[in-house]
Amino acid sequence: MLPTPPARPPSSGHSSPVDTSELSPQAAAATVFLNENLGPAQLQALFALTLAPAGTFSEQLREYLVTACRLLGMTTGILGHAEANRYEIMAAVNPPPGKVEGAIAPLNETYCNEVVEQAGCIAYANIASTPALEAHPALKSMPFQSYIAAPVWTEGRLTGTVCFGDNSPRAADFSASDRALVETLASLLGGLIDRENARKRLTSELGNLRLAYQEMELLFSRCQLPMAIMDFHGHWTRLNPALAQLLGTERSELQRGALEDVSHPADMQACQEALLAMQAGEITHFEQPHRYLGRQGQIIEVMLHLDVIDSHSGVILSQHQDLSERRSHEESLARMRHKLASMAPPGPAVPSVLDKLLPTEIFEQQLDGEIARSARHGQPLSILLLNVDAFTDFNRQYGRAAGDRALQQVSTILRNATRKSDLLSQRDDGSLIAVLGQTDSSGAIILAERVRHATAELHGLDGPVTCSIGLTCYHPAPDTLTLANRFELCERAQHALKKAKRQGRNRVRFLELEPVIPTDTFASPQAPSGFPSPDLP
Ligand SMILES: Nc1nc2c(ncn2[C@@H]2O[C@H](COP(=O)(O)OP(=O)(O)OP(=O)(O)O)[C@@H](O)[C@H]2O)c(=O)[nH]1
Repeated sequence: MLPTPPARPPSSGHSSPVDTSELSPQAAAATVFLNENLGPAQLQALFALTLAPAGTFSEQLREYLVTACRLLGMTTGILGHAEANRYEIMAAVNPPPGKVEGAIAPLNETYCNEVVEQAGCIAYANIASTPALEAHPALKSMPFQSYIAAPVWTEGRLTGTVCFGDNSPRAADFSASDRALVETLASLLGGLIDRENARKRLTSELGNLRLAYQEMELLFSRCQLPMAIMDFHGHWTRLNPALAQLLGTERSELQRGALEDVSHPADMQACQEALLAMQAGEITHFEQPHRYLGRQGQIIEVMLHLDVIDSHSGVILSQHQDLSERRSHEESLARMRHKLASMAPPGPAVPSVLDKLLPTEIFEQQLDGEIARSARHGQPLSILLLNVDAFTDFNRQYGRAAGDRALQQVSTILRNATRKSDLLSQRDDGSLIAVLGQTDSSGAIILAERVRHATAELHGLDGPVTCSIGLTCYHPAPDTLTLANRFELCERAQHALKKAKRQGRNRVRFLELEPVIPTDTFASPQAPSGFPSPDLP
């Protein structure tokens, strides 16, 4: 049983061992020449080999062997790889018959076995007169009469040998300089093999990387899920065709732009905050329901997911789950549910969507909180007031239960169009009121128009239904320290609603908020509470 090749000892046999731990790789490599037994001719020849490496790896190995054969005055040079009891020839110059590159032999039948066992240089000037070798199995397979060899270390382990042989015995013993030459050559060959192995690993890793990149590229471009790569500023660097298709725009056009260019302004604030937090390393993932504006100004609702891929260079993957289909399914499901409910015999009361709206008192309190929050963050806030057109007539014609069903459907549309965090309530006169946080006038108008359209398209009710919507928006001025008054805001929305009614119903009207009232009058006991009743023509 052969010993496992040992790890490199602290000194590799040099007469002047040098601590290379503090040296640059180049300087550390040069220490192989610091063997005081090397003569000038040997140094010059070895140094020349390392200065001008030419040809393939195998050609370089042979060049090393040829040079050493010449310097030692020997015929044969062999570099072998030793692993367990397996010895394989890696390179050979003038080898004996059968000992060519690639030939394999049991290690314990070669003289190299002694080199591996001793982990050092061995030299026999006259094999025939060396009693220790009388029974050596290599005597049969190798015609050598003289032999010198040294271990080759790669990546810190003894993994082979370099040996030189000749069919004649030497006139004198191998000198210290001969041994130094073979040891230094073994060190140089070890370095050469290490570099070649590193090159092969690098080539293979580069190949794997290229393959992974191609696979990723294919997945990205063929994936049905709309995706984009962006930086911390929301600038798109790459988009896949699915996203371009979702937005109805050319990929090349989008690639020059940013998330902000096609997003609903009301949804950008949270995105920008998330991107800043990602850049600061505070978060790695963000998601929100997000509205894109299509080429024709249509709203495209998605669930936006942002994930940091590379925080160092700022690479973010954005994925988009189209919600339009889900929304339309939800709406048709609600329609079917109501149709079924109207067909079913009367049963115990089922909690309606309206039941989920906030009671007036809580709504008012929360609206105050929303106004204060909006002022604190300098973000806009919109109020939406919706009234079903000619609802008295509808109730009269189809009955109050039919009116309830209609109101419920309209309420569902409004709930689905708003964010979960938006406040919704019903007023005494049946109008629905919503507080749209972080939403400016343009965002509120788009949303209101969508609700109005969806209401006019409701099916399965007892009669046709339309609605009118009044809007107003509070844009806090950060430098004035003033808050909007809840009463003022609702009254403004009420005026806008009246305008919509006056102008023929089934429309959306917006009125700017009058200049805001200073904070100290906000909680004034004179301020009317609740909401004014609609004073419609
Ligand atoms: N079915 C039903 N009717 C309601 C509810 N709340 C209020 N109403 C009725 O809705 C009607 C509201 O009337 P207005 O807002 O003045 O509407 P209108 O005058 O009929 O019509 P326009 O002014 O043209 O919109 C009243 O008849 C209320 O009784 C409710 O929860 N369900």
